[in-house]
Amino acid sequence: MPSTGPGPEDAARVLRESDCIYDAAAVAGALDSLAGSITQAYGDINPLLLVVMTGGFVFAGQLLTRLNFPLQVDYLHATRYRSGTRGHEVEWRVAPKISLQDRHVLVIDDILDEGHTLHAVLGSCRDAGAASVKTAVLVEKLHDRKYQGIKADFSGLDVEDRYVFGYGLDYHEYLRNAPGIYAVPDSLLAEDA
Ligand SMILES: O=P(O)(O)OC[C@H]1O[C@H](OP(=O)(O)OP(=O)(O)O)[C@H](O)[C@@H]1O
Ligand SMILES: Nc1nc2[nH]cnc2c(=O)[nH]1
Repeated sequence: MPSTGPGPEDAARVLRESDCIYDAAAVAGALDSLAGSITQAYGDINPLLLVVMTGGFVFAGQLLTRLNFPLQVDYLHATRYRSGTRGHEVEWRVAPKISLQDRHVLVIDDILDEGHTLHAVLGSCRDAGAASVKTAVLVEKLHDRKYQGIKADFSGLDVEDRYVFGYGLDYHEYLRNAPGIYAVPDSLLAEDA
């Protein structure tokens, strides 16, 4: 029988043993600040916000209620980590339904790590005829492995080079609902290998 990976007890242990890097108040402060910058840039140009599922949905939901101007929202599903903690090639699952032609597109994702996912999404938005494409991420991971030096246009919180979860970010599909950004100890990640 194929392995089903970590279960709910493992997720509960990971939550107990992980370090809370940003609590809910810190994340709310970052969301307020991001919303201000995004409003300045997009308040008058009727943007299309494209949420990268699955991880982007909590960030998008909490950001959207802070944006008080006309905008449309669609989503796409691309995954590189599947259900695990190690990256593979980007796999496309669902494309946006609203036309991107001549639209100002803001791609919303939970994290910029090595950047392969956002790079692939940006390329496909440009190919689809977007007038402009920018990116907003809740979390940016600090290291020197960024694909082609990619940077986010709007970024909320920096994290060190550790596997993180919470606010949409998963640990084996669990813990997306954790109300903070948490880093998994390397000793627990080693058990994933
Ligand atoms: O910068 P990268 O190294 O490409 O990693 C970032 C991507 O990884 C995560 O997605 P994942 O593939 O885990 O799918 P998920 O959103 O369903 O969790 C996250 O949501 C980003 O989209
Ligand atoms: N949950 C989660 N997904 C990621 N995708 C790329 N990096 C990460 C990370 O640190 N945590």
